[in-house]
Amino acid sequence: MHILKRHIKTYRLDIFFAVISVMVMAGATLLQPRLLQEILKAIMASDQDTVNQYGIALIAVACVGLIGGILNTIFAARVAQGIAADLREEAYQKVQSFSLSNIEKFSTGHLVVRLTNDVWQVQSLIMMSLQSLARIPILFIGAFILAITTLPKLWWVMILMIVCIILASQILFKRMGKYFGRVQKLIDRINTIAKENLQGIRVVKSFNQENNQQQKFDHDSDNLTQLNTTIGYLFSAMFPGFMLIANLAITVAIYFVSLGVASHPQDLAAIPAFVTYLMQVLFAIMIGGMISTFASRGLVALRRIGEVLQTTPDLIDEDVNDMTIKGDIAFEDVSFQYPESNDTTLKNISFNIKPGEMVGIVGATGSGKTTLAQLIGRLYDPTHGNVLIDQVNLKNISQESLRRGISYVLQRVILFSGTIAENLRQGKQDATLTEMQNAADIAQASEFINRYDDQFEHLISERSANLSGGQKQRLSIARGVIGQPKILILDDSTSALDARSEKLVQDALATHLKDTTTIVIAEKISSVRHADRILVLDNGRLVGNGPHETLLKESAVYREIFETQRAKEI
Ligand SMILES: Nc1ncnc2c1ncn2[C@@H]1O[C@H](COP(=O)(O)OP(=O)(O)OP(=O)(O)O)[C@@H](O)[C@H]1O
Repeated sequence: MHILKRHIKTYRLDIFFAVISVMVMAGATLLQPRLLQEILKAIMASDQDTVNQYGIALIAVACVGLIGGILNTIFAARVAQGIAADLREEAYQKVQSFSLSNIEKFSTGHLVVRLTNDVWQVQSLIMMSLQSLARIPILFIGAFILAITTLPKLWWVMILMIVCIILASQILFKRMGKYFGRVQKLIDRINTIAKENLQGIRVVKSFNQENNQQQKFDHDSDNLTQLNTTIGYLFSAMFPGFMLIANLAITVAIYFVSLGVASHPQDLAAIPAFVTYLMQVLFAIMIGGMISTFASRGLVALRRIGEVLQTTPDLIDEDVNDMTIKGDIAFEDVSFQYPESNDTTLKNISFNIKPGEMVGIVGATGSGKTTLAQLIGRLYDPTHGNVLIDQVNLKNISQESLRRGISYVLQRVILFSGTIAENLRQGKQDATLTEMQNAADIAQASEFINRYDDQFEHLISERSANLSGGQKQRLSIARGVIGQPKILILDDSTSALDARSEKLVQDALATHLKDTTTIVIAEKISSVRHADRILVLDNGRLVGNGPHETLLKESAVYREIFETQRAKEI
């Protein structure tokens, strides 16, 4: 709850007006039956002047109530939407500062739910609270007291009705709370299935998985329908049930009034007011029960957003320097273990790379190549040992300097929906057309970009579905080189390119980025055999470090990989 404190302060004036206006509205609601009672009394006494006076007062009070209601909705919506927007932006900003391990702890899917659905739940909770929290107790206590003062003899009818309704609503709302929890889980599951299926539609179709996936979806969807139907039944039974209790109470009240009507004829005029107060008490209990059911969901959502906001980013800039990176890289006895893993992924790795060198990294799948590259970009900090750039520990270099000097072309290409130019400018914000053309030339992307009428303004669709694997990789490389980084990491970035294009990219890199330290992670030795040096990883250990010919002679692991790949080619 304390994450709301600061926001409550910001919107305190709006909250104040929302509460005041709802109190005015509740007051008007309570006053109306009393005025009606006075009108009926005056009618019975044939006092037309009093009827007119109270009639005007009744209309005035109803208008005040209406204005109170409108103002309350306006102020409540301002507060709820304002706080929701602030929370969303604050949480998004926090997520931006997260390291990869922070994000992995939450999982991307769950973070998205927290930024969207959970924020919406909190918004509803705030709206509901401002509309009802002050109104319910005023209405309940006020209507109760006024009902008893209207017909004091029948206080016990009121008490009996309240006890019955509270007992019934306790049972009902508790049950509904459980059902709502299950509905939420099912909705989450259905969303996940739908999302995975749509994103992986090619896999689903190519493996003929439509029926299986449909069955999974139908199963959860049927369960959801069943639950919603049960909730519907409960709701449909709830209102008539409560009305039955209220009507029984009204019948009993009328019966007892009729018994004494000869001696107290004015009690007849009190009946409509008593009945209205009785219904207001019923309304207050029902709304109170509903709010508590929904509030528990909103509070869970608030706690989940709080977890995001209170997480301290793993990688923080403390005692750091801004520097212009030259491209010297050193690993000093580096070991690394992923936060959620029991295995040590990198073990006691040490090496040096000089500025401008081109170094390949090879090793079996899962040997730690990507992990090693990620430590260079400080996506993670080593668990042991140091990573240095230009002889400075990475921890003492500002992340801004690192991002400026290092470009990392990921193994799994991620492009954003938008134009080709917009995607390239992620590598250099103010890139000119000439710079884009040069980058596209290096990445061998010009040929297909030039085929589009709108060239760099051509739109890339969601999940870059309108591009081939090779085209995506080429654009990703172009984005990586456009800022002329001092360190360029290519993580299996040419796997979808044919051998000729791969060679052309490598030649272009050697010509245009000759001062850049280039690290090429590759499955195939042929992709790195011309590198100045090759690092060989085996199960997280560095087992070879040298040029191709030397490694062939000195590294058994390298030789084995080379022989296996050559055998496959033959
Ligand atoms: N985020 C993670 N959390 C836990 N373990 C991970 C994570 N990422 C990778 N690993 C594990 O670390 C090991 C090394 O993975 P890495 O991706 O560095 O290997 P790689 O040599 O690049 O493999 P490939 O050639 O298949 O891309 C693997 O066993 C992998 O399962």
